[in-house]
Formats: sequence, structure tokens, C-alpha cells
Amino acid sequence: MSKIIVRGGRTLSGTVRVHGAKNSVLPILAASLLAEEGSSVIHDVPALDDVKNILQVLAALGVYAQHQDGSVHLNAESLASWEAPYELVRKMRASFLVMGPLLARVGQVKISLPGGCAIGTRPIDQHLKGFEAMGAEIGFGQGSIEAKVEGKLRGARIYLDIASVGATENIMMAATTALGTTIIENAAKEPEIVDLANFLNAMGAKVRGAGTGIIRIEGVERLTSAEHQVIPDRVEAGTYMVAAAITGGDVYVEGAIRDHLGPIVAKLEEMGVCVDCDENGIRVKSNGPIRAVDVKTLPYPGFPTDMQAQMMTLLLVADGTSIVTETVFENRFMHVDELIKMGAEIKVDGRTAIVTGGTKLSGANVSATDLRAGAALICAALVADGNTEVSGIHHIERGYVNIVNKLAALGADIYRAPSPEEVLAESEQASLQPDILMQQLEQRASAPEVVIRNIQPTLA
Ligand SMILES: CC(=O)N[C@H]1[C@@H](OP(=O)(O)OP(=O)(O)OC[C@H]2O[C@@H](n3ccc(=O)[nH]c3=O)[C@H](O)[C@@H]2O)O[C@H](CO)[C@@H](O)[C@@H]1O
Ligand SMILES: C=C(OP(=O)(O)O)C(=O)O
Repeated sequence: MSKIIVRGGRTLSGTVRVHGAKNSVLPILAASLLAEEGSSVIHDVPALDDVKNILQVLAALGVYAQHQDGSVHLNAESLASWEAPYELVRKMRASFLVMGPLLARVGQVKISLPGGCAIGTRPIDQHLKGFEAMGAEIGFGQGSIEAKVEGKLRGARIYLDIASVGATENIMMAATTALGTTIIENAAKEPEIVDLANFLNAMGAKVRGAGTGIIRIEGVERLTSAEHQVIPDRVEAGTYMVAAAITGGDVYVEGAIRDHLGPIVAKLEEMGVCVDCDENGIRVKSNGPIRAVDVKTLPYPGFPTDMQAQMMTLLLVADGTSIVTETVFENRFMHVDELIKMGAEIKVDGRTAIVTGGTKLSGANVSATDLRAGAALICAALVADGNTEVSGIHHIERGYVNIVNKLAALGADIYRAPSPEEVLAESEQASLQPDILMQQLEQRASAPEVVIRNIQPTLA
């Protein structure tokens, strides 16, 4: 099992650049299915496991896709299948976003039900309600869904019971080539929705109102390829902002867009952290006491649920008690038990966590239960006494490119210990003996003073 090992106590300083947003790029890659002609090019696509996964789904559907030097080239002129393979879809919820484009493009789709995950049950009823309103017939098989439409989808007025990001995106994509106009009411307003709408419009769609609660999509005959630059990842940016603040550091987060990070900036300022924004990024500087504040997650432009866990770690070093309320997902406090292992004092009551600030954190063996829980554990480890070993890092690697190297470059004492399987695979690839490769990995380690003899994998 691979791990991230952090020895706390370093102050972060310097510049870190954020990558393209995972939550923008996944729907945008799915939307490339709609291009009946030409090759689309998407820039600043992060090299994440989730991206690899959706590219595999697209490849299985017949899309030619190549990810090179941060850009993805996609050609969807001739699709080979309308069935998204179970073993790929089950790995990642966002692969469900191919359903809308496939219904629009070929009028038929078979896809497995995306499973629930640690943070909640995550139903898809709002997606399906939208497709049905547009004339699709939906059938359920064993763990899968089949949907079909005679002829083309038809525009409809769809009221979402919840301002779901995924449902808004899926319905918006399905509606681009529907007959007539679709109106999505109570639509999600996240910046990633606007980014997707911009890509769709560049492909020839007529989407208006993205970023507001009412989106209007006038169906067009067909879409063609387009070139698009993905927006910077606001959650990655927010995570480095918290990492800077928790270590009392001074970090410039290059690429961070202030308008996308309103609640994070506001909360950090309330806590007494100095935040300076300019057109190229955000500087976070903290050298005084951190004040306790209350945080309540809400759909955009409220405080993002994807930053709740990381912000909670900052509240652990605050003067006083804070209340964190999670309203978006019903089970997004999985990081709490792990933080308690590090000495945190947190009490959870339903959707509320009471966080006692000022307790001393100590290094421990902890496990990332989901993506942002893992990021939070790393933030806590940066200020804990001694070594923290974070396992379950495949969750973290779903959403953060090079987090270890980026933090190490800011001065963190952090190292990624590969699993025995990874060492073996890399040694085979490099035609090296595993023990020689291990020595090379040690030399390559960004924090050489971390004692890595304790974490050497046992090789057969
Ligand atoms: C790939 C991606 O962009 N993921 C983001 C997206 O996930 P995702 O699109 O899955 O999140 P949603 O906005 O759909 O979910 C919000 C809430 O609505 C509920 N719901 C959703 C759909 C539905 O049909 N029925 C229903 O009840 C969910 O269970 C959840 O409680 O938005 C979330 C909320 O900001 C973020 O945490 C995720 O990082
Ligand atoms: C929950 C998240 O992503 P996903 O919807 O892909 O699980 C996230 O990015 O924090």
C-alpha cells in the first residue's frame, strides 16, 4: 500500500501553481462526445486518475483521445458503442456524465448505476427526471440503466428539487441538440457549470444563463469540435491556501481566481489570516493567532463542501470553538475519526461538528477515506508533532496532481512511499533490480531527512 509520510513543523513559503479543475474537466471531456465533426482540444487537463478513467470510458465508446503535455485531443466523429463499461463506470461517479451526451448523440445508452461512496448515497434521480421530461424512456437492469429515445430528445422545462451539479451538467449536455428549448430551473451555479457551458457554446450550442439558477438551452441541429482552456481548480487552490495558513506560512497560489473562492477568502479573513488577491493568484500569509469561526457548507456561491474537511483542520489550531455544519452530503465527516487519532477534539452530532481549537496535534497512522478527507489529513499532518503516515492515498491522487512535490517545494517535509507493487512495476519498466530502484527513490525523495527505512516495501 502506498503512503504519504509527513513530518510536521515546517512553515510553508513560496509559490504553488494550481492545475485545471478536475470538476470542470470531467464534464467537458464527456461533452466532447457531442462533436460530430473535427477534433476538440482541451488545455490544462490535470494528469489525475479520474481523468485517465473518463478517457478510458470515452475510448470504450469509440472516441479517439490522447493526453499529452497537459492537453487532450479528442475525436468523436464515429462512435463505436452506446454502452459504458461497468468496470470503468463503477470506479468513478463522474463517468455517469456520459449519459446526457450519448442520449443526445445516439438516442440510446446503457450505463451502470454509479455507486454511493463514503460521503453519502448520492442518488441520480434528478438526472433521470430531466431525461424523462425530455422524452427518454428509462429502464433498470441488474445494477444498470438503459435509456432510449425515439428520434431526438425534446426540449422541456425541468425543475431540479436539488441544485445538483451533476444533474445540471448532464441535462444541459443532453439539451444542446434537443428539439426546441430546455429550461433548467433551480440549476446549480458552480463555476464548473459556466466552464462547461462555455465549451458547449464554443461547439455551437446555445446555452444561456449558466451560473444563474435558470439555464436556457435552445437546441441546435448538431455540435462540432472546439478548443477550450479549463478553469483553474478552486478546490486545489483552497487546499493550498489552508495549508499555508495552518503552518503560519506565506504562499502565493498562482492561478487561483478570487471570484471562485469568495467563501474561502472570507472565512480566512474572518480567522485573521491575511489574504491578498490579484489577477494572477492569491497570496495567503498568516503569522498571528487564528480565530475560531463557524462554517456551513452550501451549494455555490456558499461555502463548498469540497473544502469542509480542509477548513476543519485549520479550525483545530484556532483559539476557541467552532461549529461546522455539512448540508450538502449526509456523511462527509469521515475525516473526523482520523483527526481524533492525531489528538483533535471534535464532536459530531448528525450534520454538525463541534471543533475545539488549540489542541496539540501529534503524528499518527491515519487513512484517507475520500479525496478531501485525505487532503485534510495532510494539512493536519503539516502542523502535527512527529510523523504522520497517510494511507488510502489513491483517493487523494484522484484530485490532486503532484501534491507531495508541490508541498515539498513549499518547504514541507513530505514523502510518498510507493507500494511494493508500484516499486516492482517501475523496476520492471526501468529494467532495474527493485532494491536498486528503491535506492534511487530514496535519493529522489523530496524530503530526504524523512526516515524511509521504516517504510521500505518488502519485496519478494
Ligand atoms: C465531479 C464533480 O463535479 N463532483 C462534484 C459534484 O458532485 P455531484 O455532481 O455528484 O454532486 P451534486 O451536486 O449532484 O450533489 C449534491 C447533493 O444532491 C444530491 N443529489 C444529487 C443528484 C440527484 O439526482 N439527486 C440527489 O439527491 C446528492 O446526494 C448530494 O446530497 O458536486 C458536489 C457538490 O458541490 C461536489 O462535492 C463534487 O466534488
Ligand atoms: C467529491 C468529490 O468528487 P467526486 O464527485 O468526483 O466524487 C470531490 O471532488 O471532492
